[in-house]
Amino acid sequence: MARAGLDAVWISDPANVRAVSGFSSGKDGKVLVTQGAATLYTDARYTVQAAEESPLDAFIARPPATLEHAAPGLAGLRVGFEADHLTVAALEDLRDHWPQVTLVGVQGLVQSLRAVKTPGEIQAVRDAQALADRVFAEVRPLIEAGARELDLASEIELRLRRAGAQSAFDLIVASGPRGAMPHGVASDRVIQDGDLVTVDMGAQLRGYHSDMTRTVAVGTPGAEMARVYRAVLEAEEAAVRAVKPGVRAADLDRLARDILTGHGLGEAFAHSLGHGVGLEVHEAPSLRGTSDDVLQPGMIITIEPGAYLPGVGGVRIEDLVLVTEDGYEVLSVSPKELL
Ligand SMILES: CSCC[C@H](N)C(=O)N1CCC[C@H]1C(=O)N[C@@H](C)C(=O)O
Repeated sequence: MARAGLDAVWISDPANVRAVSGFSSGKDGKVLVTQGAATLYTDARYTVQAAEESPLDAFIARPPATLEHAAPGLAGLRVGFEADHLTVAALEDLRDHWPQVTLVGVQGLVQSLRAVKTPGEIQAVRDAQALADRVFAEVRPLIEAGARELDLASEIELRLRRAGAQSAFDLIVASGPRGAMPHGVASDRVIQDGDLVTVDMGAQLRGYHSDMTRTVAVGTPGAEMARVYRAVLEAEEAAVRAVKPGVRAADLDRLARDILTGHGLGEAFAHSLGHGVGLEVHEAPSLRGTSDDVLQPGMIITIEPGAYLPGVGGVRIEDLVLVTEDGYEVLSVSPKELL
């Protein structure tokens, strides 16, 4: 707050609310952080839950009573709001109820603190990934000719649910030509002999996420897609090996991109190399070419190069990686195919 020239911050992004308060129903909560104090605002549906989960003082009310409660202590102060989350209508409410406050839009203030995980957070992501690995191993034999993408996705979801978790995002199961869609969520396509099948899955456990992609072959894929697979694997493994504190995220993206470019696949790599994972599937740091982020111990990131050939197919291989004091630890252990 001091660096941003603020006296207080109104936190409304659900993941940030959870991060600073421990309250797990972040979308129905807000946190006001002032110099030396923090208050959780939520409504009477959560009186018990807030007391159980959060060490912060809670004020139980619905807006506008929440804003009226905060107003007297904020008069004359510079108060940050989360510009990348607050709606225009919610900002108007703040203006109406806090006329003596200077409201300052801030971006990434809490997110940047979340990029480096605590030991407890690392354990939570580790547990989520271990579960995802176990479920992938159980479902791997079902990826065969004649299976529908949707059936594989529901098997994965069911097994995650039974284990007390849930899917971290809409499952991506993209087979054959659908593999050319980086976000090809499972469809009713029936997998064919010779297909490559991209499965991008994660578990959400105790609020924390995992994220991993494997591309598997059903039968024998064509020579071109096998070549693409080997190129993506080379880029992925090289980028993982380069992970250590002090490395610029943009340089990692460049390293993987250069390898794929060397295989004539630079244009086919249609997204960034990776991202941080924690309370959200996509969070800081960003491993894209324009990123200013620098890796630090305790960050959990994905390394996920891909190559997508419209009308033909695609490959993505993704590992979940913890940045350690002297390098990295790969948290995802599911085997990668060798084609
Ligand atoms: C809808 S969550 C998708 C999870 C997935 N592992 C993932 O992060 N993907 C899939 C392909 C690209 C990548 C992604 O969405 N990257 C974002 C950060 C980007 O803008 O590049």
